[in-house]
Amino acid sequence: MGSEPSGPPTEGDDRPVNDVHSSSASPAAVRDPRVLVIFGATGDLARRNLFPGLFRLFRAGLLPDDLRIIGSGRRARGDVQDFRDRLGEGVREFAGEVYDAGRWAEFAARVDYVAATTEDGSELAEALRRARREAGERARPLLYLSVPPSIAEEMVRMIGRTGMADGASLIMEKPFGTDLASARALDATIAAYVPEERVFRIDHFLGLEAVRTLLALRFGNGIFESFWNREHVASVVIDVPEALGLEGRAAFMESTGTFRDMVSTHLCQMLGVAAIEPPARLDADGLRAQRLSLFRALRPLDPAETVFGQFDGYRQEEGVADDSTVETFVALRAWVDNWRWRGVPFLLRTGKALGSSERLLTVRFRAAPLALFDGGRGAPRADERGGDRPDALSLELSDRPLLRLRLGAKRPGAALDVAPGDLTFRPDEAFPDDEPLEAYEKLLLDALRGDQTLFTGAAEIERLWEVCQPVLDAPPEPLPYARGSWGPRAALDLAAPDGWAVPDA
Ligand SMILES: NC(=O)C1=CN([C@@H]2O[C@H](COP(=O)(O)OP(=O)(O)OC[C@H]3O[C@@H](n4cnc5c(N)ncnc54)[C@H](OP(=O)(O)O)[C@@H]3O)[C@@H](O)[C@H]2O)C=CC1
Ligand SMILES: O=C1O[C@H](COP(=O)(O)O)[C@@H](O)[C@H](O)[C@H]1O
Repeated sequence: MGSEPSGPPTEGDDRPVNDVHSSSASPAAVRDPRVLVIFGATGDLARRNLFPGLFRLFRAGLLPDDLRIIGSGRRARGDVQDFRDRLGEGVREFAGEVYDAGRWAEFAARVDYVAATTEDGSELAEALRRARREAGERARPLLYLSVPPSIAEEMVRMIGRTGMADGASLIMEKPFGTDLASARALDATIAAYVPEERVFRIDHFLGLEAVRTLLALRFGNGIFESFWNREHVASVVIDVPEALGLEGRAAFMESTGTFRDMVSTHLCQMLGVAAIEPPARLDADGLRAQRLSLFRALRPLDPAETVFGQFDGYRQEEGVADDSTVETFVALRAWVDNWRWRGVPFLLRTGKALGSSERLLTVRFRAAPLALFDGGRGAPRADERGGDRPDALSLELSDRPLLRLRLGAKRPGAALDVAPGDLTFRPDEAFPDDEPLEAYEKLLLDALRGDQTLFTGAAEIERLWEVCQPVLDAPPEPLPYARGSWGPRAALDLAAPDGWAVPDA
């Protein structure tokens, strides 16, 4: 996937550096030198995902030999060795399977730490200039903004002001702004310093192995497209309950809420992958154009078809306002007004402190016109246990996805009884010699390679905010729900008659 400019970049060549050269390690390995600056390097995401992802790439021989990494947070943090040690603990915890003290020390030697704030980035800018001089002409910087959305635009201005953006590529973490107006302002500020072809808006769900599995399923086979439409599909369910609560992120939740954090980003992007038209080519231009076209057909969300919830005890959490109306749960029905999908509900659900952590994309097909088998289709279900309906194709949205086609199957024996039965496929079991990449690992590698295929463009983001704006303007009152439940009753009703996909029966 992805288009790769041919030939090495030359001096003055302004396109993104294509760093992909064949190597003994892997054809995907990045070989040209780079300087990677991570803003927010002392934060949760950097500890749990970014440094573990970079270390996995390093262990797999997929990073340039002379890659330098400068981590940055707003405060000075002791000496650089303290910073490396803290990162090492995170890597041990979150990438334990590849951790090795010797290799970590080798990797950590490339990592530096320099503080910077939105007001003052001079020391960091100097460190970057030095690193670029030492690394040579080709060492174009890649700047990763892993900071709260509230300061993202100011940070981009600082990067522009100090010259750090010169010749750089920029990775931006989600959410991209907090509504349409702020997203437009952010995009305009970015455009002043970094051309769009060097901007990588990251939504890590798009980096999941499952996304490429779905693309392969839909566009690598002849059979699926023939029934991937309103004639045959009854509904599409994107169900992403999370068992975890706030995990120390109260400030983030209070300022962002689950609708902006998860729905306007990850869940809408998953809807996009499930529903897009086949592109002419599987490259960045082809896929991004199709996603934009799909989002243009996505009907603005209706607050009357949206349920907000807040888990019991949320207001007692440290850092949460006593009278907070922030939603920790969202369920909604969305509609795509185009020829393929008109009239098919897309059911989206996510929330914190729910019964389990799962991520399931389920396509439910229309029932056979005549129910010949008693136990086969069974009665339509309006309760929370929706997962065992036959005629459903489901995909775990993970890096080791399970693909399952649930059928009405004949039970062995004399009687002609039918019960739900599964045809399953696990790519990592079918291809045991191949190692899937973790989502951030894949996206970091692609950004280093200059491949925007799995990153979202400004126009897509702005259209998604347009779609979300009615709910932002008139948010539903959050309904209480018990921890460990499946959300408020109203959300269960929203998915009637077939229910949500999780929990599975
Ligand atoms: N955590 C997660 O699971 C995920 C997070 N994301 C996204 O990643 C981004 C970062 O999230 P997360 O790591 O959780 O956030 P954290 O609050 O844990 O970390 C924020 C980071 O930003 C730095 N920072 C905050 N304010 C400033 C400032 N004014 N100037 C300079 N640096 C500043 C902090 O530095 P210091 O430590 O010095 O205060 C810290 O390094 C967000 O956009 C979030 O949406 C995306 C996917 C998952
Ligand atoms: O972006 C986010 O994603 C996580 C869920 O993704 P995971 O890969 O970390 O499981 C979510 O918990 C978090 O609130 C959100 O900011």
